[in-house]
Amino acid sequence: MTRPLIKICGLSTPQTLDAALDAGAAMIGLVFFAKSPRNVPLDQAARLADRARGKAEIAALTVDADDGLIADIMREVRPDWLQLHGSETPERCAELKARHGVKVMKALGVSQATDVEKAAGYAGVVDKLLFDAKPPKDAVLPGGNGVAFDWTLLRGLDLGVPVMLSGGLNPQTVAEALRISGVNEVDVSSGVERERGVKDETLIRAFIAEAERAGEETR
Ligand SMILES: O=C(O)c1ccccc1NCC(=O)[C@H](O)[C@H](O)COP(=O)(O)O
Repeated sequence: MTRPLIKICGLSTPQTLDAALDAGAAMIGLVFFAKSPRNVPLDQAARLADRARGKAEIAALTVDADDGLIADIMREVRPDWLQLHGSETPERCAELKARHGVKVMKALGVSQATDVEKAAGYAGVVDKLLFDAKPPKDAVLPGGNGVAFDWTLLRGLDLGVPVMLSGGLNPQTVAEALRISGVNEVDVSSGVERERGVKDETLIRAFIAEAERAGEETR
């Protein structure tokens, strides 16, 4: 396996952002969803994005956001990616991609094989698919819940678009997740936090080290 692509999501401070960048994260995620403890105001996100620019790709994460919020994010933050983590249709993804000239990553919730099959409708439209666990019934958030799904469901997947594995990963499980799923891109939020919404530099570094160790083992 080549060196895995690693995304650290839900960053909100310069210190934890720097830890992710220094450790080799290829992508960082900034959350624009008011109900999330990781939500960042536009001005703070703009500063974080400028700090990351040129060192890692920047993903702006929204959930069924309206045109106004997305326009504000594109103007102030200038992300490389829009991560659409709500019920956005392939048509909405295509519309935002065309309007803003930005790469689009669609997040899809997975609990069973039929959920993965639904990805086919997005494959020819978006630039990446992020498979995350479906949120628990009582969840407030559509993602960032620290819940994992059956990684074997992604094995052998060939959609013609890059696939990122997400959902409940942590430093102890990420190597196994890469091996079992056969996917070479991973994303994490809760698993590198010492409390909900508070990223931990040591956990970030450990997650990246463990993911990279898996990549070395399977070369
Ligand atoms: O992280 C959030 O707070 C969040 C809120 C609303 C929608 C999506 C959210 N996160 C999306 C991500 O890309 C997370 O990294 C992904 O869901 C994995 O989260 P976790 O299981 O906590 O590692």
